[in-house]
Amino acid sequence: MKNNQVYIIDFDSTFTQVEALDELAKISLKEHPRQEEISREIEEITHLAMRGEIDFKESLERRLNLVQANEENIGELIQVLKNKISVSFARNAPFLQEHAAQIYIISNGFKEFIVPIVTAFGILESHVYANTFVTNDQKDIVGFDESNILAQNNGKPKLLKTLNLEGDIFMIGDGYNDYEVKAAGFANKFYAFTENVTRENVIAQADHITPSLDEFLYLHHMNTSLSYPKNRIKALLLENIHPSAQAILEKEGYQVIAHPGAMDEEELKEKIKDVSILGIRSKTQLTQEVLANAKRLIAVGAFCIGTNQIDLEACAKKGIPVFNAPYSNTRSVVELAIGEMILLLRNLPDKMQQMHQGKWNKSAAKSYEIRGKKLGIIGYGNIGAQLSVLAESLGFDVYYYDLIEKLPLGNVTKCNSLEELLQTCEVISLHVDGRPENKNFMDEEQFQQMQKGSVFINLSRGHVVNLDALKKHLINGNLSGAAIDVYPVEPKTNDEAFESVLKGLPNLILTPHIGGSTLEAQENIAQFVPQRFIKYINTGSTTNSVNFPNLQLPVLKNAHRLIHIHYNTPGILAKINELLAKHQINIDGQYLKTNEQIGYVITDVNKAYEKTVIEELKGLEGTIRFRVLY
Ligand SMILES: NC(=O)c1ccc[n+]([C@@H]2O[C@H](COP(=O)([O-])OP(=O)(O)OC[C@H]3O[C@@H](n4cnc5c(N)ncnc54)[C@H](O)[C@@H]3O)[C@@H](O)[C@H]2O)c1
Ligand SMILES: O=C(O)CC[C@@H](O)C(=O)O
Repeated sequence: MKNNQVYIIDFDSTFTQVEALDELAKISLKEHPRQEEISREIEEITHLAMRGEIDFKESLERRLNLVQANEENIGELIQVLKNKISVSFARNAPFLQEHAAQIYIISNGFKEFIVPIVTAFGILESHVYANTFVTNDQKDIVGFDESNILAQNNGKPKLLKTLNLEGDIFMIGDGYNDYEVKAAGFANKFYAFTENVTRENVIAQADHITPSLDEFLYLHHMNTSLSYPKNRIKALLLENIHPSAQAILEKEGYQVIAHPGAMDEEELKEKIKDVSILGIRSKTQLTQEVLANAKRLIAVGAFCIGTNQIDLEACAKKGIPVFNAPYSNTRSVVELAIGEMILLLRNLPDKMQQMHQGKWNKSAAKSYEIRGKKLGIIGYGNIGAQLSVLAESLGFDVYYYDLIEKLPLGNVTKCNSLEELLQTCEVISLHVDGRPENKNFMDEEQFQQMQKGSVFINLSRGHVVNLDALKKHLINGNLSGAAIDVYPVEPKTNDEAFESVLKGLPNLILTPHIGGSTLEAQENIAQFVPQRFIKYINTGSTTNSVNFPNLQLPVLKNAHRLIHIHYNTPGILAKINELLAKHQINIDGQYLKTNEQIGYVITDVNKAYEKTVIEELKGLEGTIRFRVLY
């Protein structure tokens, strides 16, 4: 509590999200045939005045003239304003209540609607300075009290002069007239409030730009509703992630920078320094070296399925959960695989190329139906299993092989070895994950085991196939065709050339890692991953994290949530609880989960606790990261 501080807060577009006179016009002109046109005119006059481009008094006169309101409209306006309290003001209601004696609302708006709104937050009526309406016998609003100092040009500084306030005076507002208070020497600092509206000439004059009240409170160590202002959370999205992700994160209040391509290690090492959230797809390598520079990183999102491009263990050891979108593009991959099987069995890649060269080759040679053919799926995970269901419905006789025991769907037949599957099936589709041990999983020996004339599809990861071996078997005719979507080395952006030993081979479909690249899938992913970030940041929930113990947590109510991430060594939970007991802190709820590397403990405690507890918890041996949610 800083007793020597005084907080002067503007009302329109600061305390509330809107300009009240604009809202009043919408009510009073509801039935007017030119309602929209007049409303636009009123808004434009408001902006001109707020930017300091016309006299305030003139703007007030002109607007009231246009509004044509009656006293009876005020009640409705108050209801509208109640629902338009600025989000960060509503969130920080306890601050307003606790510091009421130090808060003044100084506005060029009107007391008739300001007082009922702000006093509901505990603000004193005697601390509200604003204009008042003048009405006629029919209760029409015909003007304003011109003797009120706030009705004059430069009214706010003039009023402050008469108030003679003492202490450090902080002015928070969105308009040029709020800055004028500081310019006239009646406030120590001017905070340009940009949660609802940003005016370039106003922010140019600000001591601090505060995108929310949280930011102001954080700067003054008075934050009570959010541990960290959201506007300070910077997200970097690489690799052309669908724009919905940016929109969702911005709506949550984060700063977002989107970049179309991947970044190499050196560039990312530099760019990651002030990033809290990183979103990537399959090209960006998130290595230990990059992570060493990621001092502010809170969470990572793979906006795809595969996470082999990320050093998951290094992230866990730094207390950074990694999320992915495990099902969002599954269907897209399956559809492409099926399409490619049909094309390859009809020898279409060659036939299509011949047509472009003017060659008419009407023949059934090397063309087959898929019906009744044996399809072998390697890796019966999400994609493999869904492929088996669709392929079976098209008439394939489906076999699968997986390292671990899986539920066979439909009439699919399990193979007990890779060799058995390769020898049995004439279409082989690879859907293993990209773990390092799978490097060159399909090599010379495996291609030799395949039936003569069979086809091979890889839509999983590039390094799992030895491309020299594949090339050899395509050239010697052991394989009659193949479709490859992923490569050991892939261009970082669409501007880089594609190089591969496979270029120019017969009956070979080459695609640029687009198995999951449908608009539906990319949009699904862009909806899914940001929600994981938001849940993690707001509640600590780690559902769908691929390197963190998965904890789904209830929303925090009237408590503090202590989030402790530690190395998985025995006894830490006991030490946390001993510490809390020593400080007589009541535990409302506790959740713990561990994996091989780390332990994740969430403790909800009742509101009151001494700050020293936090320091002691942070100091516990084995602690990786600690944060508090209010
Ligand atoms: N081309 C694309 O655009 C695209 C799109 C999405 C996913 N993918 C890739 O597709 C692959 C499969 O995705 P998913 O969602 O089905 O993954 P998943 O984790 O659900 O399934 C992978 C399966 O492979 C099995 N497996 C791993 N190594 C194996 C081995 N050596 N032998 C036998 N089985 C093995 C696992 O046990 C698991 O069942 C992943 O590599 C993913 O990165 C590519
Ligand atoms: O979109 C990407 O870059 C990767 C797509 C795919 O390989 C995945 O892992 O989901």
